Amino acid sequence: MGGEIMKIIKCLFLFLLMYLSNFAQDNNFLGSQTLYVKVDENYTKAPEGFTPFYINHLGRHGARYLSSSKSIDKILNELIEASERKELTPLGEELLKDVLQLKNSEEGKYGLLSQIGKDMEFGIGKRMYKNYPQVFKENREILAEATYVKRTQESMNEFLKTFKENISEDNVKTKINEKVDPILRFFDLNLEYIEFKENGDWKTMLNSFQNRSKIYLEITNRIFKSKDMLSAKNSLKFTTDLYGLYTNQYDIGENVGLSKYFTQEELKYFWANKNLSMYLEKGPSSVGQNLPMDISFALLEDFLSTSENAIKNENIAANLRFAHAETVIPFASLLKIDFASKQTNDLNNVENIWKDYEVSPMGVNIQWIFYKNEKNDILVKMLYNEKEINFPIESNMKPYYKWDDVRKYYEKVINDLKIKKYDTIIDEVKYFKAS
Ligand SMILES: O=P(O)(O)O[C@H]1[C@H](OP(=O)(O)O)[C@@H](OP(=O)(O)O)[C@H](O)[C@@H](O)[C@H]1OP(=O)(O)O
Repeated sequence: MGGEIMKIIKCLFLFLLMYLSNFAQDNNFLGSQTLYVKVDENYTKAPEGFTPFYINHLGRHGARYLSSSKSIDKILNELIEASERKELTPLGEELLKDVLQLKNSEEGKYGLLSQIGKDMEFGIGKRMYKNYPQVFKENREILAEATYVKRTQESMNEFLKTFKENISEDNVKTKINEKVDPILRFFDLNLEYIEFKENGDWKTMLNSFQNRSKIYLEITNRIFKSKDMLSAKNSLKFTTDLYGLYTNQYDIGENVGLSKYFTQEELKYFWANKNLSMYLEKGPSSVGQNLPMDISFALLEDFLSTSENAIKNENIAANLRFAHAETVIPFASLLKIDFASKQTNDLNNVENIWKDYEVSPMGVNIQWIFYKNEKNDILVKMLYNEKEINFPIESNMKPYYKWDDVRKYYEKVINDLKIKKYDTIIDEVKYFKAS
């Protein structure tokens, strides 16, 4: 008899476990809020006789707090109003408490790096210094720049700490760019893109994709007593914003337990929406819609000119740039990096060819490492999040490429854009129209 009861208890326990596991495990489907994964890379040995001498880099800032209080305040207003009207279920009342706890952690730090983000940036910089001592020897110059947004300046400072401890500070030159920044913030300078971001057809495509399911209503039905508390449109907005709060917990190291309000299936729905939104608005976008990536042309020109300058001027060790997801995502697409540049009109296929957590986690970075031999032959390899990747051209010594081949490929990419010339690079970016 006792054995029978034990068997029933075991079955019930397993059933409960299976039911609960349907609810999200922590830190799944975090999209562009995904934390940077520390790299233990066995790098491919450089061809005989070649040593590293220069690094050209672009990085997104490290993990941050919410970029603004907009979404958390909107959620709190809905929940407080419903609570006052006794319209919240017990789960809804619990959610109100959890969101208030999260707001308490976020308050006063919107848009800034978290300690996790600072440690992230410090680690990337430390590994760069450790992996390439030949580059950073003697008193060679490091030229670093950040955007006018504080979190990129914080990232630059954390990244450079190791360098400042080991080489003369006089050789670490930093600058903070103006708000008008054609190289690192082209997305809020180009007039055609500003219009596209606000009113582009990508919004209609995103809306149709979001309407593939009404799964978000299941969440609001668990939180609000009456089904007409929020309209369907507001339910989607409310739950999408709640998903944003869920993802940010891990960037600030403050897990207030928001995963319990989502099932795995619901999380996947919101992640796929945000992934498509980033793809269409900031990434490779739909077939023939090249504007989001093309407006990063000045950054590519800067990569080419600073590389050429460092080859001629032997005193430059590195050019380092600290910016945003909206800087890295289009640039990776313009570089025709395999997993970051494929275009498709099949909205359901986007998540198979482009993943925001691969292309742009917090701290994402692109590094061109330059090597030369005694005959001054120049090779270059590309690292993406410190992992070796291929350039979109052929080489018989991958992941090493002849610099001349890489330079010529990207010079053609720029020429094919048929950029209208103006007196300044600011106007070239501002008035650029995709062909
Ligand atoms: O809606 P959020 O706050 O997530 O969007 C942010 C951008 O974050 P992302 O969604 O790209 O992860 C933020 O980019 P970041 O690299 O600086 O974190 C951007 O600066 C901020 O303006 C928001 O972008 P949006 O497109 O203007 O909503």
